[in-house]
Amino acid sequence: MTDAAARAFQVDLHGVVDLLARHLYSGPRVYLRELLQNGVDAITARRAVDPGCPATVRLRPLADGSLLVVDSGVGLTRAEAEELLATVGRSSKRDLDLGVGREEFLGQFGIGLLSAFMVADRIELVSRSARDPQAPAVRWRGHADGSYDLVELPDADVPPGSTVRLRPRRDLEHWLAGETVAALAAEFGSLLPVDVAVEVPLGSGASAAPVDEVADAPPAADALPADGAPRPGHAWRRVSEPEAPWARAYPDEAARARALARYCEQTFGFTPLAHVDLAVPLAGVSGVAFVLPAAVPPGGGGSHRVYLKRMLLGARVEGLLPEWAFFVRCVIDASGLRPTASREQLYTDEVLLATQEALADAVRSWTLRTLESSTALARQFVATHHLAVRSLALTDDTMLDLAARILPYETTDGTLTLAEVAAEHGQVVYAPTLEEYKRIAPVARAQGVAVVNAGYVYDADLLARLAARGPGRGLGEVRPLGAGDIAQVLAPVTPERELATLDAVRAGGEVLRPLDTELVLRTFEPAELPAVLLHDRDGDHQRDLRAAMAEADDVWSDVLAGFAAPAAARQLVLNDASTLVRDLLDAPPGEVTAAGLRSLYVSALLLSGEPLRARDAELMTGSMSVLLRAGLRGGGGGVRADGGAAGWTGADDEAAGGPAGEERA
Ligand SMILES: Nc1ncnc2c1ncn2[C@@H]1O[C@H](COP(=O)(O)OP(=O)(O)OP(=O)(O)O)[C@@H](O)[C@H]1O
Repeated sequence: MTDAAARAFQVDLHGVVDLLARHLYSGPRVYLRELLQNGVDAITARRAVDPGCPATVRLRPLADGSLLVVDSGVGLTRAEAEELLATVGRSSKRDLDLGVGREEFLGQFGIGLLSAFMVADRIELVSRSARDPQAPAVRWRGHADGSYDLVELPDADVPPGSTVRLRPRRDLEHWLAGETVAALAAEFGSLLPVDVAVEVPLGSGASAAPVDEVADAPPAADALPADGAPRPGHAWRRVSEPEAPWARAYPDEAARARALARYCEQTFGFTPLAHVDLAVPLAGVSGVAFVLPAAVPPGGGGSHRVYLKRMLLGARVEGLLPEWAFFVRCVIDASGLRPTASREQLYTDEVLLATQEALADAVRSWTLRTLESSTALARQFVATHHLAVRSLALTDDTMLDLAARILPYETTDGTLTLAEVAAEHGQVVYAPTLEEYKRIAPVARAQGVAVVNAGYVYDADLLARLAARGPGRGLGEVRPLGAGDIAQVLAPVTPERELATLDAVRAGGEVLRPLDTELVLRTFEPAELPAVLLHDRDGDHQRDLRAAMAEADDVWSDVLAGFAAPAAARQLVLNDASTLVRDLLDAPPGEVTAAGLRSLYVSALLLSGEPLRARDAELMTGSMSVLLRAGLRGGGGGVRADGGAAGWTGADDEAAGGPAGEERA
C-alpha cells in the first residue's frame, strides 16, 4: 500500500523570488511600492478598530545601507505574524474576519512582501498589534534562503504599528539609497491618502546621509513612532498629497485650470492645450485627460498614468482609451478596477470595459463640444489634432458629419470644407490617392471640376464612409473619381490623327526633352485649354497603373495610358481640340513653333499649381522674345528669327533649355 497521508508543499524561496523578479514585476523598483502598500493597508485595517488613529508612513534610509519603513498601522500579534508572514500566498486582505472587506485594500495576493527579496537579503518586521494592545511586540526576520525566525519582545517599548527593515543585498545597495527611495516614494505614493514622508539630510542631497546612532541600535529601537521627529540634521520630505490635484478645491475655474496645467507640466512634461474632466462613478474613477499641445503620430490610443486606490499602477498604461484618442494623456485614479498580480496592468473585466467606454465618451463629447464652439481653442485643436478628428470620424457618425463641416481639404478649387464643395458643386468627387489627385488636379482645375484630395492619412476611408452613406445630409453625392471622370478629361486622338501628327509630336518631344518632359497628344475639354502638365512622382503608383493597363480593356487602357509612367518625370499633354495646338502641329517645325511649345509648357506648369522656378521664368522670357520678334517681322512657323530655315528644335539645341537662343539671336 502507498502512503496516502497529505503533506504540505515545500516552497523554494529562491525560485519564487526569481519568478517574481524576472517574470511578474517589471523590475526591483516595485519593492518600494509593495512596502508602501502594506503600510497603507495596515492603516486601513487599524482605522476599522480605531478611526482616529495616526495615518503615517515614514521611510528612513540609514547610513548602513538599510531602509526602515515605519507605519502607524494595525500591527501584528505573534500568531498573526506566524500565519501571515511565513506563508507564501497568505493574505489578511482576503479575510473578512480580520475586519474590513477586500475592496478596501490595495494588496490581495499575499506575495508583495516577498518582492523585497529582490533588493534585500533579510527582511525584518518589528510590530505591535493595535487590535490587541496587551500582546507584546514581535520581531519576525525572514532570510533570502527561505528560513525565518520569530520572537516576542516583551520588554520593548514599541508603539502600535510596524517597522520593516531591509538589509540590502550585496551590489544592490543603490535600491535602498536615500535618493532612490525618495524618488520611488514620490513616483508611487504621491497620491496616497496617508501621510508618506522620506527622511532626508537637511540642506544636502538625500544621498549624503550622515552616520547616525539609529543604524546601529538594537532592532526594537528601530521601531520608532511613525509620527516621530526626524533625526538631528534631517527633515521629513512629504511625498504624498492629501487630495488628487483634480479633486482639490480651488477659488475658481481659472485657478483650477492653471493648477492642472502645472500638474500636467510636472507629470507629463507638456503644457496642455486644454483639460477634460473624467469621472466614471460606477468604477470609482476620477481624473483628467490633458490635450497635447502638438500633433503626435496617430494610433495606439496613447499611454496613461493610472492610480488604483491612489497608488500608482503604471505611468504608461495602454489600452485605456480607443485608437483615435491619441491626442490626450490621462491621469486617473480608480477604486473599482482591479490590478493584475504584477500590479502594473489593469485586469480586463466588465468594469474595465465599461470604464474604457465611459472615458472614450467623455473625451469624444468634449471634442465634439469644442469643435462646435468655433472658439480659438476649436481652431487650435483642428490645426493641431485634425488627424484625431479624422480618425474618430471613421467610427463615429456625429464626428463624421462634423468633420465634413469643419475640416479643411485641399481641392482643385482651393482649400475648402467638404460642405463648401457640396454647396458649390452639388456633389463631392474625391481622388483617393495623392498621386491621382496630383495628376488630375491641373485638368480639373482648368475645367472648373472640383476634386477633393483624399490622399492623406484617413481621408480616403473617411470619404468612403461618407460615400457609403449615400446622398443627403447636405453633401449631395460623395464618390471617388471614376473612370468616367477621367475619360471625360483626356481622350486619345483617332489613329488617323495620330498618324498625321506623328512627326510633329516627335519633333516637339525633342524640344521638351531637356526639360525632362514628354509630349503626348490627347483631346479634352475645354477646347480653349491647350495643354496640361502631368507629374510623375511615384514609381509604385506607375507600376500599379501599368499592371492595371495590362488587364484593362482597350478603351480604359488608353485612358490610363494618359496617366501612365512617362519615361520622363512629366508629361505635357497637348489638347488636340485646341485650335492653337492644331495650328502649332500643322505649322512647319522651327524656332517659332519650339518657342510656342515652350510657352505652352510654362503656362501648363503654372496651371498645375507648381511654383515657377528661375529656369522656367527664363524659358518663358526667351520664348516670348522669339515669338515677339517673329510676330513683328510677320514671320511664319518655320522661319528662324535670323531668317534661316531650321527644324522644331532650332539651329542650336541649347536654345531648347533656356534663354540662350535669345542671347544668340
Ligand atoms: N506593515 C504591515 N503591517 C501589518 N501587516 C502586514 C504588514 N506587511 C504585511 N503584513 C501582513 O502580511 C500579509 C502578507 O503581505 P504581502 O505583502 O506579502 O501580501 P498582501 O499585501 O496581502 O498582498 P499582495 O501580494 O497583493 O501585496 C498581509 O496580508 C498582511 O496581513
